Amino acid sequence: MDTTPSTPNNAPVLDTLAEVLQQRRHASPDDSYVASLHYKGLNKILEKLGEEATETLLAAKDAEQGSEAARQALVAETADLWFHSLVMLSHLDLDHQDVLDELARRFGISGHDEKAARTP
Ligand SMILES: N=c1c2ncn([C@@H]3O[C@H](COP(=O)(O)OP(=O)(O)OP(=O)(O)O)[C@@H](O)[C@H]3O)c2ncn1[C@@H]1O[C@H](COP(=O)(O)O)[C@@H](O)[C@H]1O
Repeated sequence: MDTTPSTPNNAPVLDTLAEVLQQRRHASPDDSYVASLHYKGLNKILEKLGEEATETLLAAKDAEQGSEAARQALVAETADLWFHSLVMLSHLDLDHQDVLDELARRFGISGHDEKAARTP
């Protein structure tokens, strides 16, 4: 049985989330966590992003021990990290597609070769 949550017209999750973030940006901060982050501003968003990054690192170390609960906790913390990254991008009028386009541009280029080719 497929337990993957569905999205409207089966759109990719990130596409749907980007639309939600855009809609919720202008909601009431009292009703919307997304709007509350935008209202508090970039420094607050970056503070949360840093928190989530740290929580993800800690969860990854726990997951190294291999328990299913720790692995699920890592997935949840990574979702928090991705979510807050997308809110940060949205606050600066960028979105996930900008990042996906950059990752696509890197196909076929070794990370070692890309770094070696950088001009100082
Ligand atoms: N994907 C998310 C999402 N992921 C995480 N969060 C919130 O991010 C906050 C994280 O704060 P905390 O660090 O205190 O929570 P935590 O890290 O789990 O707890 P600690 O480990 O720090 O104690 C929590 O309130 C989470 O609910 C999210 N809030 C919203 N979304 C999406 O955005 C949509 C709009 O949300 P609203 O703007 O609130 O309507 C939602 O329907 C979701 O689709």
